[in-house]
Amino acid sequence: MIAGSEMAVVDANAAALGVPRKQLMESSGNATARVARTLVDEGDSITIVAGRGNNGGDAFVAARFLEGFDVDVLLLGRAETIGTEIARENWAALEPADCRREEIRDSSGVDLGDPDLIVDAMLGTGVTGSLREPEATAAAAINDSDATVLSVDVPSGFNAESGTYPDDAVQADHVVTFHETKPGLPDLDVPVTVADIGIPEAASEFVERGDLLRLSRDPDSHKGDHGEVLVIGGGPYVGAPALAGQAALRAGADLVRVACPTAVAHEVQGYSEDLIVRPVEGREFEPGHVGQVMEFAAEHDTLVIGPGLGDSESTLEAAEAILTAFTGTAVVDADALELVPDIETEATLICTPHQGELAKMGGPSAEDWRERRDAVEEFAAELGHTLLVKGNRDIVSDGDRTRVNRTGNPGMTVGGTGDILAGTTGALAARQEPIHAAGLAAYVAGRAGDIVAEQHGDGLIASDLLEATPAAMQYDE
Ligand SMILES: NC(=O)C1=CN([C@@H]2O[C@H](COP(=O)(O)OP(=O)(O)OC[C@H]3O[C@@H](n4cnc5c(N)ncnc54)[C@H](O)[C@@H]3O)[C@@H](O)[C@H]2O)[C@@H](O)CC1
Ligand SMILES: [K+]
Repeated sequence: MIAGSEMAVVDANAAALGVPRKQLMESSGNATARVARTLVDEGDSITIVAGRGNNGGDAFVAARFLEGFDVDVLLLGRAETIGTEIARENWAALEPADCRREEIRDSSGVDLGDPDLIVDAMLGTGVTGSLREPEATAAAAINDSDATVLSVDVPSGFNAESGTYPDDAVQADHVVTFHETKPGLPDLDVPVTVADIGIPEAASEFVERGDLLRLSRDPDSHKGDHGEVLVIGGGPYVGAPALAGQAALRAGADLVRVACPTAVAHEVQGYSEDLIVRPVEGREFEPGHVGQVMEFAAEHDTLVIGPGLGDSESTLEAAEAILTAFTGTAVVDADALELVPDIETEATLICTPHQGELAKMGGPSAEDWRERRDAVEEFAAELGHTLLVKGNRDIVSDGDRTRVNRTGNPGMTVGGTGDILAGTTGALAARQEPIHAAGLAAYVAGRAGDIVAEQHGDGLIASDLLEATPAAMQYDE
């Protein structure tokens, strides 16, 4: 089962891996024609009702594979307004095919004739809201017709995100859907054919460019909507919390505060005027600070705890108390990691260990990345938290879903890149599920490192990644 928005991610990942969408459309159209053939007899007539998106594009391809039948293609709208290049190319490719094509200008022009089969390709996963014209009139005409109705991907008007099926949507007799079934389709009382369209497994396993589509912002948002992050760190170290905080800002958080001991507060502030520093009295965190930190924490969407904390007994005791009492989402890094296996908490934790830290947590080790992937998944399930295990291939798992990231380069073994990753994860966790926040953070930090390495090679330093982070978050086709 895959929701429409997730399908868009997987499809863009397939393109990033070398299987372009036009190829997928060819497979979808072919699969549609194969199912259509099982629903008609020799010489039957078929009317294809196509919209201007890629759902329509699938049906233009299907028409090519249905030569020999009596096929009419009705396009709802003018050909110039077809929304994507690949759908337009497949419309043009109908020219030499043996079928009639017609552009329907408005709802008064909707005339389906009296076909044996209607292929409903008006709207697929791109539908928003209730049907507009001329789709609404066409859907009513399809529902009035005696023809068998084959819907492409989903019945037009059906919402592939929520599985809701409005009354005015097309009432399908059969659905051919692609790659995996969509939410709600199994509940329809009609046969659903799930067609393999050649999307490689890797498109869902690896975090790729398409995952960046998850980051698209709502244009109506306000300050604070994209996350307020509290970094809890510093004491024996100064740079680490500053790097994590700045990374959270570069990754899109609206406000980032750093809780750190007064001994380093001025220095942390000195690294960046964009950070808000919330000092606690002393040289390092200790149990007496917990109440104050919990008050700060309550005002934030996510915590990042660990960068530069050190591992003194009283600091770890404080960190343990904070993690135990917290009920929100926290990214746990560095010395705080070893606390996690023994902590009982309602908090949602995203742990970002490298393989040495994972071993200290009692986690598995394996040379082969596939073995490591499986072992990390098992360990995440055991912990009940999300793991982002850093390495040549980063493994991200919530115990149920597991992803692998391949961005990054050997120059990134330099100190501080872990703080950048933790801060980036904290920012993304304010608006994404933990598994996606962790996967995207690994991808983005690695890509930022790859951008910087082009200039600095192995001489890259962690702070270089800050400026490259926004570019690393950009989705480009
Ligand atoms: N994502 C994928 O992996 C693949 C997608 N394919 C096909 O592409 C489809 C998705 O294509 P698109 O994203 O272009 O979306 P659609 O083809 O579903 O619809 C997009 C068009 O519908 C219009 N529209 C949206 N809501 C409307 C409403 N309520 N009333 C009237 N018009 C409305 C939009 O303005 C836009 O022009 C899938 O359902 C599937 O059929 C396949 O080609 C193969 C692979
Ligand atoms: K459809």
